[in-house]
Amino acid sequence: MVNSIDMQRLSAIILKNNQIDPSFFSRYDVKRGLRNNDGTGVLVGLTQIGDVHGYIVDEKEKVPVEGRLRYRGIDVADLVNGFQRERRFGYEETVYLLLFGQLPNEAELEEFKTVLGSRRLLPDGFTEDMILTAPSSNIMNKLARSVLASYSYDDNAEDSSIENVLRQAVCLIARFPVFVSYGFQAKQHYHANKTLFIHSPDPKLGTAENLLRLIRPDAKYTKLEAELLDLALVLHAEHGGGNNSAFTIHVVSSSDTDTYSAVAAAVGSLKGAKHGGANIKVREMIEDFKANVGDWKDEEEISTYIEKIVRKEAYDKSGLVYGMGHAVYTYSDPRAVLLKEKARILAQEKGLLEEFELYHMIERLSPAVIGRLKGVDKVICANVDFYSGFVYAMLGIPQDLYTPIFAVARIAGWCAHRIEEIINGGRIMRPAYKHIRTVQREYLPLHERV
Ligand SMILES: CC(=O)SCCNC(=O)CCNC(=O)[C@H](O)C(C)(C)COP(=O)(O)OP(=O)(O)OC[C@H]1O[C@@H](n2cnc3c(N)ncnc32)[C@H](O)[C@@H]1OP(=O)(O)O
Ligand SMILES: O=C([O-])CC(=O)C(=O)O
Repeated sequence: MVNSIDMQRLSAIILKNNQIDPSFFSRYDVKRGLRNNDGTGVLVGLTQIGDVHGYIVDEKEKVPVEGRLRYRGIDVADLVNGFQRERRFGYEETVYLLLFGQLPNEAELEEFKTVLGSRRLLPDGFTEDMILTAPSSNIMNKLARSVLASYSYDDNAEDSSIENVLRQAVCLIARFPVFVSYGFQAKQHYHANKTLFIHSPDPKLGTAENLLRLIRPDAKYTKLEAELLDLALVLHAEHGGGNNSAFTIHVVSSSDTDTYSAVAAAVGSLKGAKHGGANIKVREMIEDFKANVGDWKDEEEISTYIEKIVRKEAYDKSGLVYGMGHAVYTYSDPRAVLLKEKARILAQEKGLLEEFELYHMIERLSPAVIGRLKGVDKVICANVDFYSGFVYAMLGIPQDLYTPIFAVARIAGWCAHRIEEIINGGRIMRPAYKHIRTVQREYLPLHERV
């Protein structure tokens, strides 16, 4: 074991021995972040699941357009309008569409909901042995552990046949809200001294209603709350093969590993602050604005504070305005547009319009500040993480659960991508890293080293 003083010295050695001259990346034409020079993604796969459209390429020029998202060919806005018009929840139908590639008819949907309902209950002893022991301060880490632990409770864990992977997928999709809620309750109890509530999932209820039921001490919620959460789940369910967590699923699945290992890796990816973890960061950032900006209506004061964030002088000093920017979308992220509208309506009802206007102002002013200070001419818009936390906060959902809720939704897309990789991949993903050390060294016997 190294003590803390050794750690400092050893860290300095690590930093010295791991520097790569930044100019080498362009010299060797490295596609950093798997991105082409114009910011578009390097083409590494084909998919039929999610279609993320944020620009067109005209005469080799990237041209910004309004964002559009399709699940299996269906525009997400049409999907949402469809089930909301029929006054139904939509998440289970969305899962069916993503997994099977077609919309279910009435009987198929009922059957699928029944199957999901019947799989939600955790195996005997799982809650006590795998969730309540070693509670985690971060629910995403607890979720990844629950996913990995599920391997031990599966008699056929290693079988990668489509039938078996589908069985595992349905089980994970059904259990994610339970893993997340119980992980949250464990944290509340063991880290915050709150009373422990372990409600059982109700097999007759869908994902959104069960989630609300399991996280609330009294297990109560309103229809409107469940509808809004259901909408958020539908909007977060899938985002193409290139997003960091879906790509993780593809990479890890390509080595022919088991479902639990692949899904746990995706959970770890989604947790990151530049991916799904941004929804918590946005909420914290807005609190930071509220604490440091005197007049929420003063454009100049807000712009100056955004500048401080981008200059790494304020908030978490990462230089990022969380919830802004996207690898694909340019003028708009269609999910952010829908969530913003819901946020506005809720804020009006709850007397929080002033806070909504603060969000709106940051959304409006950030792109110019980022463009000016970072010297980028990319069109930047609010992404799905910008307004989602505000919506959850107005539904009384604790901040700890924002990214886990994203995972409860995105498990559907991950499973669809794992299945797609198994059917069509067939080759282990193995890109190249050029070795750039030119000087060879002799191995020195231990006693000759200084
Ligand atoms: C569900 C999701 O994953 S949605 C994304 C959630 N993440 C966030 O909201 C975090 C904030 N946003 C970001 O970090 C980025 O916009 C990402 C990660 C979403 C996309 O990243 P990229 O596609 O690599 O961004 P892009 O290449 O266009 O960035 C160009 C420059 O603008 C900067 N930039 C992009 N977005 C932001 C931002 N929100 N705040 C500050 N600077 C930004 C980049 O840091 C980069 O500058 P650099 O070259 O000096 O490092
Ligand atoms: O597509 C991406 O890069 C990020 C993502 O998952 C999303 O926006 O939902």
